[in-house]
Amino acid sequence: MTSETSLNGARILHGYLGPQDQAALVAALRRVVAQAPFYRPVTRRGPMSVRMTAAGRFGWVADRRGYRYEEAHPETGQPWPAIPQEVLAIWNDVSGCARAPECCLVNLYRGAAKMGLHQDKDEADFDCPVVSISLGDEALFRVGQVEKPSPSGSVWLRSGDVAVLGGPARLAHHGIDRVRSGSSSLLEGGGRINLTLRVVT
Ligand SMILES: O=C(O)CCC(=O)C(=O)O
Ligand SMILES: [Fe+2]
Repeated sequence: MTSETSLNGARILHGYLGPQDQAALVAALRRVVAQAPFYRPVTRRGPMSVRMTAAGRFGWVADRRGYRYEEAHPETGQPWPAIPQEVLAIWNDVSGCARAPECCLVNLYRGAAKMGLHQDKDEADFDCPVVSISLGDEALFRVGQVEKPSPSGSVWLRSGDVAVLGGPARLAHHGIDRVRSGSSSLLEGGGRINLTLRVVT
């Protein structure tokens, strides 16, 4: 059963995906990762704690030169695989946006991986929301303001939850404080996968 809460303008759809839908998504992601393996972005500030890959026309890539969208995987040089139908169906249901997502970023959190407070603002268009799907271990999601990181609040995202950052909250600061390791057995090898869908151009 889905129940909806909101946190500084972010909509959280708790329990959006049931166990079967989550398993189908994991199977689809296995095919994505077979074509576009996870890599560890290394920025000027050092290696990121999450591993990343992507599907869609663009992947969001971070390296020592900065952050940007790229049409090829930074290690294989291959174009990104297509966004799975199951993922597009979620976007169509919750985004309220007529355009299709151009990037499905796939973040893998294992061990102490986390993500600092940031804004998703490397896109050319902010009319469509950012839609974020959680799979696997529970994560403490922090959402602050648009103009500044605080005041902020946090909510636990569980496997199958979907978060939507749209409208006035499209540019809200957000991040992952920590992941509760071992809280889900959905993913082989454990951890958490987050899918972040965005219109880029
Ligand atoms: O892992 C999450 O839930 C958030 C990921 C995120 O904010 C991003 O990739 O920009
Ligand atoms: Fe983000």
